[in-house]
Amino acid sequence: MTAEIIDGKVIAAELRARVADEVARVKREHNLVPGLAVVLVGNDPASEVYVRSKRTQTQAAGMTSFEHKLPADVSQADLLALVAKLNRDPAVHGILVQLPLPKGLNTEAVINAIDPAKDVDGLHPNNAGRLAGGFEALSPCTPLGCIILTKSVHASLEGMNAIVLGRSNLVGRPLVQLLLNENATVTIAHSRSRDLPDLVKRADLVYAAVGKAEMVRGDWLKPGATVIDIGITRIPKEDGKTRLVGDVAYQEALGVAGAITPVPGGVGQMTVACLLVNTLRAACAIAGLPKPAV
Ligand SMILES: Nc1nc(=O)c2c([nH]1)NC[C@@H]1CN(c3ccc(C(=O)N[C@@H](CCC(=O)O)C(=O)O)cc3)C=[N+]21
Repeated sequence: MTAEIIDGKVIAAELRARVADEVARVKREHNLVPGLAVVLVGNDPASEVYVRSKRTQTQAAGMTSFEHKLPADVSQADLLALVAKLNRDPAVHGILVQLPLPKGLNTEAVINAIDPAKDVDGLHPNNAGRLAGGFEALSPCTPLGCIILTKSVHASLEGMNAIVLGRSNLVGRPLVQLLLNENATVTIAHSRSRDLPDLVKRADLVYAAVGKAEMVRGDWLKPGATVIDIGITRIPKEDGKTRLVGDVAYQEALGVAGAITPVPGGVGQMTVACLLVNTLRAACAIAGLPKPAV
């Protein structure tokens, strides 16, 4: 048996096309053009790649992209001043500050400064708290993408045993909340959890977001499980080049899982597509329009 490969590229492209349709509609009917501002501090090459793909895809969906590059030694005050300016700018409906920030900057203070209505990362305590309370909220993009990928395999997650490996604010914790909203039974595991393989063995749905290359082995998995691999690590190859791997030993898992996301070509694609969804939703909410169809 070999697992079904969940094609994040195809599913993300479909989602982006639906976003583009809705963007065209709000432009036509309400003269509203959603705008996304991305703030990049410092010049981490990997971050620059993500920021570039965000820009390309934002524009392809018919939205406006604003990019702000600041030097790694920018002061906290200058960064906060930029956030305040973006909060006031009526052409900006979404603000994303690329993380992690360089040392010396206070990430929490920066996130707290973002207008919760424009917080398309869903990181502001207002949104995180609303999500945890079961209220409507802007939710982090990667977890949103994970739910969509899971639903491409299972129409309903009700009563399924899900395990989330990792408890970060950007992925693990919000993913737990979204899974609860889907009526899954959720186990949260992390670096201090015991008997990880046994915990994973019980899960119908496995979400790996620990950032440790190929940590989850094939023989940890329940046969037929759906595996969503959120990790992305660049490792050196023999020829001096590098390749991307996830948190799951992919080749091993292929022989056991029922369905699995590849890295690259899985969750990462969905993250950017869901950022477009959140920007569209934020723009409609700020403009007082009904919720868009995506
Ligand atoms: N405030 C904030 N929000 C984020 O959502 C955020 C962030 N900071 N900092 C960095 C991480 C990383 N991230 C990715 C986005 C797209 C891909 C992606 O498109 N990956 C492609 C491959 C990319 C490649 O080839 O390098 C794929 O998996 O197919 C990956 C990772 C968003 N992040």
